[in-house]
Amino acid sequence: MAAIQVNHLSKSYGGFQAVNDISFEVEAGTVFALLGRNGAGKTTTMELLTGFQKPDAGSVRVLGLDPFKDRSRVRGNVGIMVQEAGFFPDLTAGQTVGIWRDFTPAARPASEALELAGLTAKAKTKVRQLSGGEKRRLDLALALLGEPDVLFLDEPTTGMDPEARRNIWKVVRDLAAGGTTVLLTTHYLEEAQQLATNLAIMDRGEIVLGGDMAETLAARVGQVSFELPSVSHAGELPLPATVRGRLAVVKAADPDLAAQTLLGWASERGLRLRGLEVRTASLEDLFLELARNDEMSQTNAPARSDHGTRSDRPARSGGAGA
Ligand SMILES: Nc1ncnc2c1ncn2[C@@H]1O[C@H](COP(=O)(O)OP(=O)(O)OP(=O)(O)O)[C@@H](O)[C@H]1O
Repeated sequence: MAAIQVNHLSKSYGGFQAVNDISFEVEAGTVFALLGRNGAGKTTTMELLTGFQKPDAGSVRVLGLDPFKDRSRVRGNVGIMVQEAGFFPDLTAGQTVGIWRDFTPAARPASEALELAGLTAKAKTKVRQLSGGEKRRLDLALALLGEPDVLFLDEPTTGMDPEARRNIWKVVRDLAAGGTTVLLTTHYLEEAQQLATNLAIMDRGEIVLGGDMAETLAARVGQVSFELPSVSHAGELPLPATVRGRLAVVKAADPDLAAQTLLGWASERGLRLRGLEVRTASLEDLFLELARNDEMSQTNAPARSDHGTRSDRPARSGGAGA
């Protein structure tokens, strides 16, 4: 069953089309990544999904309800972690969660929310003294308070060190395994690849690529690179390669198999393939590819018109029950 359904959704700001006719679904208990460059429309989409904004056209359903019209019913079942947290700087992390808890129906114990977000050791630290990454974790603790069925995470690990990021990934995986539906935006492609089973890449308000993560990546080629042995030339290789200087690159749908073929060829000739690197396709490759295609298509395109200010961006609200 789809926990989130988005149908031909559009939103513009003073004539500027921030979200343009997008559609996608998120199955219950899965993690979905919304990706794209700065200004692609991810946050606006998130705001439409969480009922902070009203669509101009199209529809959104979260757990079968309209998040704008049925705001209070939807809010009881969702957790939201937005980009710009507004905390009281003189409260401790523990007090912040405690206060938020009072406004959250059926909330889990504050200590549990702090523990899940990896903030137990900072419970007595004032918000103003928390690092950027710790503030993100506090925001996550608030979003998790109401034991939400659906969790919206807008760039959840920005500012976190690699270890903290991995800890958050574990929290997200465990939640999804327990049936929570998670929609996240991120600029860390590895994060999306690690967590999400489905993705949508947005550009200029539109979804330019979407679907199953594994299938999307499987459709891309990987590559094998190595130093061409000095006694050889590209024409002798068993697979087509491009050679720059002495660096040979072989593109292949199955780069492991290509590497085996190349190593077999080299060993038959008593050669070594120095600097051999095998790379399967990654989201990063996909992004670079989309950006390159975009640059090419933009070369002759007319300039983009300017648009309104961001002044009507709604102020922060927080976790479940906000
Ligand atoms: N309230 C607003 N008023 C006018 N323009 C806005 C408003 N909110 C967003 N925009 C514009 O809409 C576009 C999409 O913004 P949005 O914040 O949704 O992008 P994003 O993909 O989340 O970007 P980022 O990765 O930088 O957070 C941007 O060009 C932005 O300047």
